[in-house]
Amino acid sequence: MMEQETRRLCDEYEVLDILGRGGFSVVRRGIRRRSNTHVAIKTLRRFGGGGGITFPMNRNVTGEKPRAAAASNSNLNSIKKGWWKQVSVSDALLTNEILVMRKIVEDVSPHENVIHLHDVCEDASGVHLVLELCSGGELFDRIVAQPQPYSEAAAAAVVRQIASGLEALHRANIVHRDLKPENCLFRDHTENSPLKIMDFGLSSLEEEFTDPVVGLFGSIDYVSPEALSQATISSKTDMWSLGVILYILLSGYPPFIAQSNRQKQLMIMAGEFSFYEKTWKNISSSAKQLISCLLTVDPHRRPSAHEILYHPWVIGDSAKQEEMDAEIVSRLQSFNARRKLRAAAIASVWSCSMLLRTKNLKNLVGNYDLKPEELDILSQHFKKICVKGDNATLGEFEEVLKAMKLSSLMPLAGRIFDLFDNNRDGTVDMREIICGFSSLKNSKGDDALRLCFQMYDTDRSGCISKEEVASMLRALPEDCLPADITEPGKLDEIFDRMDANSDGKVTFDEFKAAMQIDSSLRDVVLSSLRPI
Ligand SMILES: Nc1ncnc2c1ncn2[C@@H]1O[C@H](COP(=O)(O)OP(=O)(O)OP(=O)(O)O)[C@@H](O)[C@H]1O
Ligand SMILES: [Ca+2]
Ligand SMILES: [Ca+2]
Ligand SMILES: [Ca+2]
Repeated sequence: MMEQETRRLCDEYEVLDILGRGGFSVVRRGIRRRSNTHVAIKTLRRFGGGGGITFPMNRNVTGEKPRAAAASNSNLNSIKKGWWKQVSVSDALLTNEILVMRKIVEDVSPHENVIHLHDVCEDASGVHLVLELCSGGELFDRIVAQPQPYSEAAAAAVVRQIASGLEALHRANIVHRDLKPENCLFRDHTENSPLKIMDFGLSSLEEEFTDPVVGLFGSIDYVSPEALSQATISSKTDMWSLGVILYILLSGYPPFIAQSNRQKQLMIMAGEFSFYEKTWKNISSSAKQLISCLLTVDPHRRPSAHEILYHPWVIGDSAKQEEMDAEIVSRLQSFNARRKLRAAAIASVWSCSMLLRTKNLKNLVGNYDLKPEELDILSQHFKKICVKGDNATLGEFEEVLKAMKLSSLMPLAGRIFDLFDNNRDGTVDMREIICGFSSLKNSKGDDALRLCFQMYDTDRSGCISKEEVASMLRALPEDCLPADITEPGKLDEIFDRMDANSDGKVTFDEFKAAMQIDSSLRDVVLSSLRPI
């Protein structure tokens, strides 16, 4: 019986190159053989033992017939009931994403601004979500790369699209809960391409509030006060995140900036932000008024997606058409580059985006080959450090290094620490430390170089492309870089020196060889590991 239902992904889809990686997934380009349609295939990996849940293949979930998935409803319900208890955290997340995507197919699709699910397949390597392909890049990437001038009107068009997607999701009782710029992709490269909300891994179906995973993931920049204080999550939670995105869109920096994560949390919970005169003086008051509404601590007083679709700034009436200060775009550019650098570091060691508080460290590092003793040590340090706050200082980080018998890396501790201290607040999230470890653990002798290489190789293709070098260099603090780096041709020169066989790609061997013979190159490249 299962035989009949189990289709192999490869039978129906040609699986091509990697489009991106997330904490729990690999996303590849694919072509559906029968129709020659291009798709994105998001493979969610199963961790360890799992709870033995299998997903019945839904042969009919196709883009053409959005309601076809309804047939599997009874099955969804049986999965829902008590599934949380039976499965590991990661399996639960995986189940969740599929449940939410199916609900989207049933109740939301097709919608211009919400990603569409075509199909689901499962095999030994995990569950494959066959998604609408979005090849137009992430929200901020496009804005900073755009040759045409950037204006409030352009930002308003972005907000309109996100709000429109949210409105449809919220109507279907779906709360995204992880809304951030990297989860908004343009469908294609055309000028009028729609922007799509994607990545429903943390989303919830609003009627169910039992909520095991709250706010433990990624950056807290976009997380609402109610999520931080573990109060009730509602559709208004997404509206807060939209407020944060809008603030960044118009200033190039996030509304809540603090010396530590803890402090940032407090600021968010108090709704403590301001419009610094210098940056905001030229921004229309209507935009500021909208941001203030969205960043209201009391969710009941926050506007809904439906409401803001009628806001004069959002519809474009009061959004200025003139080009914004160049400074805003350049700040957005470096904000974006930093975020990517950090994401690359995290993705390069694959998944630690989870859980400080679930105690299930084994699940978290299950795939990293850490010995039981090592896990023990880590977990002790976790407890110690996490008691007083979420982040570790350099001193604590060094202690952990020692405890992990990685003392040989002590001279590098500062650099490694710095690498993970993305917001330069002198502390590092423990998740990031784990990422750092596994990366170091897996790379023996060439630690620093390998780490560097991985950081450049953002798509994990095993090779570095020129764009990857460029985006990495852009992410570095200016004073780490040679003065002539911005000169025309300099980047090509650096790249060509590494690409020994001139095939346009740099492999790790080429990378290493280049570093060994060329010390000035080593300086540039290793600057990514150098504390400022
Ligand atoms: N439909 C798509 N079309 C094109 N690229 C995609 C698509 N879906 C995902 N990607 C790429 O893959 C990356 C990872 O996808 P996604 O964010 O869904 O994964 P994730 O494992 O849930 O990640 P996260 O760690 O953010 O939770 C994205 O940042 C994006 O670059
Ligand atoms: Ca994502
Ligand atoms: Ca996700
Ligand atoms: Ca090469």
